Amino acid sequence: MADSAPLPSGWIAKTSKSHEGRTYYFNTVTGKSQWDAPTSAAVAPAGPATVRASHILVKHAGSRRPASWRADPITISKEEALEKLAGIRRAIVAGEADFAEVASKESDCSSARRGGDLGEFGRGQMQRPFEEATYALKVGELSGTVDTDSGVHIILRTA
Ligand SMILES: O=C(N[C@H](Cc1nc2ccccc2[nH]1)C(=O)O)c1cc2ccccc2s1
Repeated sequence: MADSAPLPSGWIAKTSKSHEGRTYYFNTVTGKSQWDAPTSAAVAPAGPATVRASHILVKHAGSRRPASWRADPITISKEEALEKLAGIRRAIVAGEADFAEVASKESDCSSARRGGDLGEFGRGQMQRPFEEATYALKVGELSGTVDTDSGVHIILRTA
């Protein structure tokens, strides 16, 4: 009989007390349980415990809180916000604008006063699309536009 394949790291096999001793699988990192044996593809790369990033947020009428230190209320459409952010990103990539300087003037997040710096954060602290985009960046890399309930962002991973 072939040995069952070793489980991806973080997973253990357990015996269910409530289902006639059926084997289930428990992830000791995420706390997730499942009946099917996890495959290595199922284990998302955890990456570093914390990352650090700065961002520029452009809010729009559909933002969760359409107001900021810059404007109250914020009435531009999401399309207009994306156009504004694309222009900002082009200027930064072309070396015509400094990220922190632009963030301090244009970002609708209160982190604008810190040049967009959010400090360090780990998984589970920021809205998921923002977290995933940041963890996918290399240190020093600038993201494309990232959509969250707060608005549209570009993210610079700094650590
Ligand atoms: O959630 C914040 N600010 C919101 C806007 C916002 N929404 C975000 C969603 C993901 C990452 C950063 C985000 N900033 C606001 O001002 O309406 C934060 C501000 C600051 C300031 C310093 C450090 C962390 C944070 S997180």
